Amino acid sequence: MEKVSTLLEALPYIKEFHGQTMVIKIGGHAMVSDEMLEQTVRDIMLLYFVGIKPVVVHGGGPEISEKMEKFGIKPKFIDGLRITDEDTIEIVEMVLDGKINSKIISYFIKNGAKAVGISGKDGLLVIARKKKVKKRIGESEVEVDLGYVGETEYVNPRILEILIDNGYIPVISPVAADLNGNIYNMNADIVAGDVAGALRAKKMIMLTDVNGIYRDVNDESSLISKMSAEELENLLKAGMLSGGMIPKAEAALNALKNGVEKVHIINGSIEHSILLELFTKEGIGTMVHR
Ligand SMILES: Nc1ncnc2c1ncn2[C@@H]1O[C@H](COP(=O)(O)OP(=O)(O)O)[C@@H](O)[C@H]1O
Ligand SMILES: CC(=O)N[C@@H](CCC(=O)OP(=O)(O)O)C(=O)O
Repeated sequence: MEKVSTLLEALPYIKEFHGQTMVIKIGGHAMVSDEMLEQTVRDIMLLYFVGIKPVVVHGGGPEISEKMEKFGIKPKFIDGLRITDEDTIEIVEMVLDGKINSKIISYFIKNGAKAVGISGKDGLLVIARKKKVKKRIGESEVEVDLGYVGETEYVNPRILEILIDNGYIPVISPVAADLNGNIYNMNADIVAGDVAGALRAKKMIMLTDVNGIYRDVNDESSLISKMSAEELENLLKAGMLSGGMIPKAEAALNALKNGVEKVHIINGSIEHSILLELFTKEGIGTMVHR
């Protein structure tokens, strides 16, 4: 009976979300096992079959780090962004485009969906430029060179619209290029936020390894279930977010500014987390609204 009532609870949401585009970002830390990743793919297919239009963006940071270490390169990050030299960009492409994107597509195929794997480069989806970062050291600000790390100059969602309108689920790897063909490593959260904004998606859902945004990162009971973009901006400015949560917050704010209605940050290692967040009254993670 409990199961039936859960199903009935989902009905009004299914009706509300019908026909809506949703961008789902699967973080590297949310890919705890191949089984969990396949489960997530199946949940996304369920969204598709009830009339939602999912667009997937994936990360893969932990796997890039693992490969770098195998090649004797020590991973280094500044504010959640990986310093990417010439050898590293090769590894990034190999892992993101070559391995993870391909693995996600194979799970979609195995479960009967039409999915197309592309990267930010394809169809000029994301035009990138080299990211310039300033770091405060004592009293002065210095520019740090992150190497082949890009930021979005422009998103052209046409290729995605063509795929979506023809019933395909696009799966995007966060590797982009500039108009000279230089390749850049992009943070997957930022790509997801910019793509969601360009598509005017209704929602962006970010799967990570924590239950959402905590007021105190060391205290799980301080999870913030619901907040406004303004509150998130204040948390960011107050230095309450660190590491990988910084690009997530920036991506959420960009998406909301560009017309996305809600951003959800949820724990991808909880079974059926997407369904629990979307189709139950309370949800399970953090929802940020405009
Ligand atoms: N206030 C906060 N609330 C929740 N997580 C936070 C916060 N500040 C920093 N974090 C960190 O952000 C991490 C999530 O980002 P990241 O590791 O990049 O995930 P992903 O690989 O899924 O993109 C968490 O594991 C946590 O350590
Ligand atoms: C510039 C930059 O940092 N790029 C990321 C790209 C992958 C990513 O974002 O993966 P997650 O979503 O798992 O963190 C990186 O090299 O790790």
